[in-house]
Amino acid sequence: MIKPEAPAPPLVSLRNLSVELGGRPILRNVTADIKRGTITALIGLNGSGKTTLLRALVNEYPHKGEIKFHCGHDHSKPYPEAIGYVPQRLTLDARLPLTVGDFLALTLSRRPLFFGISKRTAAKSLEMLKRVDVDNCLNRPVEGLSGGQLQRVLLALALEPQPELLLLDEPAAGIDFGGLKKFYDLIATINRETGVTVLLVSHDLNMVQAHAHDVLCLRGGAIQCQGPPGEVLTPINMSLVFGAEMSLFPHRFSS
Ligand SMILES: Nc1ncnc2c1ncn2[C@@H]1O[C@H](COP(=O)(O)OP(=O)(O)OP(=O)(O)O)[C@@H](O)[C@H]1O
Repeated sequence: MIKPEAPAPPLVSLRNLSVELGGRPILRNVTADIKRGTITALIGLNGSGKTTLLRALVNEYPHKGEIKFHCGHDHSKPYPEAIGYVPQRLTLDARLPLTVGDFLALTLSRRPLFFGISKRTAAKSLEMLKRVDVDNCLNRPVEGLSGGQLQRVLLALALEPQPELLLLDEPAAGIDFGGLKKFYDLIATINRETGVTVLLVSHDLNMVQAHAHDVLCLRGGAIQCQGPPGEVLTPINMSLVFGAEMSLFPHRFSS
């Protein structure tokens, strides 16, 4: 008899997680497990609390309830080092003549740029960019990058050092369909090759269906439903989450 596969243990468990901002409840008693080594998609309407959940995980927002990491990682530190985070938006001053190489070097070497970039740092930056397929952008101004290229540069940064948990907040917003599929394929490859656990916010339900192992649906700051995409992304659930009739293409992209 074939034994059913044991479910992956949680890397992070959330128990009755609540967050208030400006005196308003934003997350309400969120209880969920983010399974180790999987891709979990966080979906919901604008304003349902997705970004707030990611920010609570990186200690940017005070919370009630429990966020427990099962990887020996100390979540009480101001910025948890086991987490890589790609935010929804990055606003850079267009007057700063910063190249991608400078941008990575500033983060990697933690010393003023006027000391110059060491050969070691330059080599490391190039290696990081190759991993996400934008090494041709090393000497380009950050401000001149396309949305897709910038997201890959931010992903390269989030993967250094190798995190236990990768948080991606709408990583493909503003990327065209071809770029979108490539980006999700890249995330799937990184997840498979490194075993990093991924929690990503997405509005693209077809990509979620194709690539996520689990889905968490937020509505009004509370979990509406959760589980594998095949069970969760049903027309009934989606109308409860989004308040509109939705239909999905029943396909899985190869990655
Ligand atoms: N710093 C803040 N102070 C007060 N309210 C906030 C703050 N940040 C977010 N909010 C509110 O919290 C709610 C949830 O915001 P959040 O950004 O988490 O939603 P979201 O699901 O990520 O939305 P979107 O899909 O538009 O990115 C919104 O009503 C927002 O206005």
